[in-house]
Amino acid sequence: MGIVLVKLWRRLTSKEEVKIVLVGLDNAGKTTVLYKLLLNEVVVTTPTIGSNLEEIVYKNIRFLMWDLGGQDSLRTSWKTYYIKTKAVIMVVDSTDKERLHILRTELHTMMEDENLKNSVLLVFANKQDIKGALSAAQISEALNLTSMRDRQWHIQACCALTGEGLFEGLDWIVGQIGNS
Ligand SMILES: Nc1nc2c(ncn2[C@@H]2O[C@H](COP(=O)(O)OP(=O)(O)OP(=O)(O)O)[C@@H](O)[C@H]2O)c(=O)[nH]1
Ligand SMILES: [Mg+2]
Repeated sequence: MGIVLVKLWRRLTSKEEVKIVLVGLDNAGKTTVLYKLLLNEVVVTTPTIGSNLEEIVYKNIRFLMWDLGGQDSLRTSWKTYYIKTKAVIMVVDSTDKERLHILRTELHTMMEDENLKNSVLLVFANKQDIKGALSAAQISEALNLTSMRDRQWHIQACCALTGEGLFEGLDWIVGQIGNS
């Protein structure tokens, strides 16, 4: 009984650690999303070379957020970050229509990785403030998300500059973790 209570107490008081990787093509807004969530500020970014790592505590969960550089030459190194990843956040520039087919290939290739077998996928349809941005439904279709039947996924329209939609997306991940 004592041990059960100690375990319960530990579970209630210790902050769970959840590893997340943020991926997407260069200029999608990954770093902007990360720092908006962390600081509620729009930071001036430069293209990420390598990665940024930040810890965001939200709803008693410690999210370890790995923000990976999205340039073509950097994408081959994404897989070195996958181990123990609970959630993948793919950030999409919803105005970058010409490169959606590249992103679709990147997404479906990464989802075949053994280390991401049990990860959930959140897609941020970012830059919704820009006129002519594709809707979340259009992005979902272009990325063929419905073909992923063995994975929990969700798409969320957002704007990293105002923060609209970002915590809704994180809430979806919190719900998924609670269910696992
Ligand atoms: N209008 C608009 N611009 C955005 C939004 N999110 C990000 N940006 C801009 O998009 C540009 C690229 O943002 P980053 O966050 O550096 O993009 P990234 O995905 O980290 O790029 P890499 O590090 O090269 O992979 C910056 O000028 C941001 O200010 C958004 O929601 N709306
Ligand atoms: Mg970046």
